[in-house]
Parts: sequence; structure tokens; C-alpha cells
Amino acid sequence: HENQDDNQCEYSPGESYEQLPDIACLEISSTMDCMAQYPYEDYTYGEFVIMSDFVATEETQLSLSCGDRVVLLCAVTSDWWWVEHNGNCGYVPASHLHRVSDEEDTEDDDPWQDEEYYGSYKTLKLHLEMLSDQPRTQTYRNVILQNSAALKGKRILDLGCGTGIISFFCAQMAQPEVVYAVEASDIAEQTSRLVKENAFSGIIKVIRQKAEDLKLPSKVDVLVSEWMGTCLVFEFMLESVLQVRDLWLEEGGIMWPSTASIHMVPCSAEKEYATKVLFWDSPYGLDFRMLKPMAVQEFLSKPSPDYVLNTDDCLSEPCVLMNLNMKTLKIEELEKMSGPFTFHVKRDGMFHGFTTWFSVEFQNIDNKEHVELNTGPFNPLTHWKHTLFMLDEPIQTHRGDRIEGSVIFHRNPFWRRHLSVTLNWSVTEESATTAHSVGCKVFPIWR
Ligand SMILES: N=C(N)NC/C=C/[C@H]1O[C@@H](n2cnc3c(N)ncnc32)[C@H](O)[C@@H]1O
Repeated sequence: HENQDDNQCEYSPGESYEQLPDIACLEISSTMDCMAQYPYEDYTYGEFVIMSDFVATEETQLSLSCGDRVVLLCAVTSDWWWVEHNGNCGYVPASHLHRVSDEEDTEDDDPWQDEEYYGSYKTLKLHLEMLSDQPRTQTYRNVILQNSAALKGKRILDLGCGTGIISFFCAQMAQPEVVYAVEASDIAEQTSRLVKENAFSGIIKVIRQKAEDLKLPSKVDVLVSEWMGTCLVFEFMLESVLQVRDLWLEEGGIMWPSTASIHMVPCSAEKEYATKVLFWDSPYGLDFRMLKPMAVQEFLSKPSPDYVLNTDDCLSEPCVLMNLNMKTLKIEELEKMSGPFTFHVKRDGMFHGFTTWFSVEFQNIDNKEHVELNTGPFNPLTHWKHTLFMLDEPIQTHRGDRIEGSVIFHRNPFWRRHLSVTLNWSVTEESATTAHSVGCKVFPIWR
């Protein structure tokens, strides 16, 4: 959806709307001849759910809200489908529709994908990755250590405790009154055994439950959690943390992390672009250039979440796109978050894209020095690595150029753990007044 001439992205379906037949006269009962007339090859007709609001612009279209369920009557074209909702029929964009599978309540129409999500945390794989991440785990350990005196007699809630490592740090290095170790996945069974094995049953209470459904005997003084994902917010476990904050954290209670920031820098990514796109120029001396647009579509439409940015590839100093305060942030603010940026290119180089990472800070209870975990390229590498957003076409930039624009995080209105990242950018030479290249690209993470 990259438009060189302006920096607005617009979606234009393949077939234009005016070619569509007006089948409003069609009674629902005579759908059969519709299917005969417009047999859409591989779609069995059935119930669909709307994944994002659609506002009709023609009288034969149907305005629908996210979450509405409709019956597909006729897949007239691959872009526009004729559906029925509460007795009304009309066209909606096929891209807004998601099939509801036959057996009720399977995970593929659960917006939170809980079955798949909590299923991924019941084995040790992800817990091993997180525990093996020294910078991550050591930071939480240092926070507990540096605040151990202030934690004496406190009530602590460890949200999404996994194997319980943070709860163990609290019980081992401080004397809290109680630590509630909340974990919804099956790993909680092992966590309970670990607590007994390490003789902390008097302090750590493992609660196998989704934090949203938590019932505690009282509010807590400290809410600690390790909830950060790709681009900080992916998985949106943060929503659970904020819900529990609003329900169970004392006024004046401590949030760890206390603040979170998203950072970004424009960068070169020669090797990445060469191996995925330029490769098709002449593999084994053959001309495969016609495949390059497919390669761009297949390899560059989504960001690379496991990229390791070399600081030499930074084209400018990084910037902070967004700062989130965990005490004041509201859940509804997660729907759309944006940040402007202006980068001053410090050396000639190819501008292939942007790399992002996050940092979190942990306030000191006695207002001494806070502790920071920064997952960026100037700090020790963590399991989150960095996230690379590649432009379809790299841009030659020179020292003194300005790269300006904005990043917008749109939370997916249907798949609640997912988001899309819209990048708008322009490149202006030092002496020029108008930009010599302007672009816009939308990246799904991951749906
Ligand atoms: N992505 C990073 N960094 N950490 C993910 C960490 C996720 C861990 O927290 C648990 N978890 C996530 N959300 C909840 C919740 N609402 N209630 C209870 N447990 C939860 C998961 O089952 C994993 O064990």
C-alpha cells in the first residue's frame, strides 16, 4: 500500500464497486441461484464474524460493527460479499470477514486465542528462553534486591509468574507478608511444586487463574509482572496488568515496571535486503527479477522480530517514540498509540528501514536510583532482540538529510493480542525545502 506521491495509505479492493450486480432484490431464500450464478470456488457458505467496523458508502452495502455475526449468502467477487445480518442484506468487504468454524468456541474465533496462548506456556520452552535471558531476569532480581528493606511486610502480586522466578526472588531476598504468584497456564502446577520444594509455602501463594478473574483477600502494595512483548505491547498482556492494577493495587502502590518506552532508529540492512530481494536478480546467472515484487510482499510485509541491529547500521541517533506510565495509562489508550519522529542522518548510507526496541524502568520504593532494562542495540542482547521494519525500496540518504514522520500502533479490533504498525516517513536533503521521497507502509503484527 506504499504510495510515493502522498503519504496517505488507502485500501482499494481489486474489483471496483460499480461493477457489482444489484442483487438487493434477491430474497434470502433464493440464495441457491445466487450461488449457482456466482459460485465462489473454495468458500463453503456459512457464518462469519466482522473483524473491524465497516461503514456503508452505497445503499446496497451493509454497515456492520466489529464482532457482528453475518451469514454469507453470495461471494459475488473476491472483494465484495453479499451477506445477511438480522434480516438485512448487503455488500461488505470480504477482508472484514472471518469464518466462524463449525464447532462452537474453537480458538480460531476467540479474539484472545486463550487456548493457543496459554497452551504455549505450559511447556518449558518459553520459560527456559525467558529464564536464560540474563539481562531480563537479573534486572528483576536487582530490583527486588535494591528494594528488599522496603518490601518487608508488603503484599506482592506477581502477574503471569510462569515458573515463579520473580516470586522466588521476593521470598529469598526480602521479607514480604505474602507473594501471590498468579499463573493461568498448566505450568502453575509445576510452580506450586517448586514453591514446596524450595520451602517457600509460607510466603508464596500460587494461584492458578487468569488474573482478570482474581479474588484476593485484600489489595496489594506491589504489582510486579514481566509482560513485555515484540514492539513492547504485542500479546497485550499489558491489558491484564492494567485491569489488575485498577482492581487490586492500593492507592500509592508500586507498579514494576513503572514506566515503559518504545525506541526507534532508521538503519541500513544491506545483508537482509540482499539475501531476500536482490537475490532474485541473477541466481545461478538466470534472470529471476520478475519474482522481486513477490519477494517484497512475502518477506517484507511483516517486521522481523528476531533481528539483531548492529550499531554501525544506525543512520542517526535513536529516538523515543512513546513513553507509557504504568500508574496512569488507561486500557482504552492501548487501542491507538502514536509518536512523531525526526532523525538527522549522521552518515551517507542506504536507508532500508527502521528498527525498534523497548526499555522499562523500575522505580525505587525509597526514591533512590531507579533500575532500567533497555533491550536496544547499545545494551546487552536479550531474547527480545530487535524488530526490523523494512521499506519495499531502500532510499539512498546522505549526512545532513532529515527523516521525519510518525509511527501509529493500531490494536487489532478483533484479534486482541495483535496490532498493526503504520509507518509514515519523508526524507529531505539538508539544503532542500521539499522531501525527495515520501512513503507509508502498514505492517501487521501478526494478523
Ligand atoms: N511476553 C512476555 N514477556 N511475557 C509473557 C509471560 C507470560 C506468562 O504469564 C502468563 N499469563 C499471561 N497473561 C496472564 C493472565 N492474564 N493471567 C494469568 N497468567 C497470565 C502466561 O501463561 C505465561 O506463563
